[in-house]
Amino acid sequence: MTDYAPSAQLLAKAETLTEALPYLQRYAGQTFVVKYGGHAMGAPELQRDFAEDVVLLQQVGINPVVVHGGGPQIGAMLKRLGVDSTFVGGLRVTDKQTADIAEMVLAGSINKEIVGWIGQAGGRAVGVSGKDAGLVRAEKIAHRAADPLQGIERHVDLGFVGEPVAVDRRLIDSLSREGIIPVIAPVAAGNDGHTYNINADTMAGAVAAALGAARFFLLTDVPGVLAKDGTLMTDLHPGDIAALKADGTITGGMIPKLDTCVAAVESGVDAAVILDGRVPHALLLEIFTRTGVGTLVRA
Ligand SMILES: Nc1ncnc2c1ncn2[C@@H]1O[C@H](COP(=O)(O)OP(=O)(O)O)[C@@H](O)[C@H]1O
Ligand SMILES: CC(=O)N[C@@H](CCC(=O)OP(=O)(O)O)C(=O)O
Repeated sequence: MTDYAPSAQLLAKAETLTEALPYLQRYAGQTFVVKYGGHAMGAPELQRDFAEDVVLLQQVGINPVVVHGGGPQIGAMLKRLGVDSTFVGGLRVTDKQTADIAEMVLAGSINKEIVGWIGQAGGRAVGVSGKDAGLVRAEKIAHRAADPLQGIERHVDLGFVGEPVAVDRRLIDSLSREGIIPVIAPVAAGNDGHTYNINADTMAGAVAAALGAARFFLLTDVPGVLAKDGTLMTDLHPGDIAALKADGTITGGMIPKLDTCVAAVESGVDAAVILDGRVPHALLLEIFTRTGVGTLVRA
């Protein structure tokens, strides 16, 4: 008779499964919204890992909903076409030509790429933008920014930059019921018939709030929110954010990102997590291990 000696690999796997079990039971049947940022869409291996994670979430009974960005990819296309692009407060100033190009890159190219990766990973995904089945209705954003010359806040016209004002969740519910993973591009129409370019964090936050998501993950290109000494801030409360803005700890794109997290948790999302999309399987590590890997924002 041979002794049964489980391999170290098998033991490690069993430990992982034991660790994951309570989470699997807790999250079954819940909705997780994953915002996949343009900077997080790295090497093909990372794209494959991301798609595998999303498919695995669905296989264990969670309803994953992907909302993607594509800022760097829009920038590259505008450059190729010789169109200048500027940002105000982290938002791209969007004239009609830029709106057309943004829609082409977001809803045409990136959206279908992600749908393809999920298919390769064994899942079924449908790619839509906010326009499909009236999923998201946008309104032109009223943006205020400091006028450096006069030191006062002024209204700035960003063109066709929108914010979501209504989300009709029926399309998402139908897809999730059928075992199809919705992949949403941050473009939507307004009542005025115009196409609006929407910041992907904002779009994802509005979708997470409308779906009453249990978790809202934002995959980006930093480990999470970093303190001034560079250490990772693992837990934040909405009440912490104003001070972090005031003392300059958070700047640039992290400001709208955290504002979105706060808005989402204040609208009923249990928790929002900012994660490093450059880490292989960042989503699974965050969801199914005790420590987590990013910054958790919870009310
Ligand atoms: N305290 C901070 N911790 C981490 N990142 C920060 C912080 N303050 C500003 N940032 C910036 O925020 C960026 C993430 O926001 P953004 O570029 O909009 O990401 P994405 O394109 O993934 O939505 C980081 O790359 C970093 O440059
Ligand atoms: C209005 C506005 O700024 N829209 C963004 C939409 C894409 C986006 O937000 O992509 P990331 O998440 O990769 O940054 C843009 O044009 O870049």
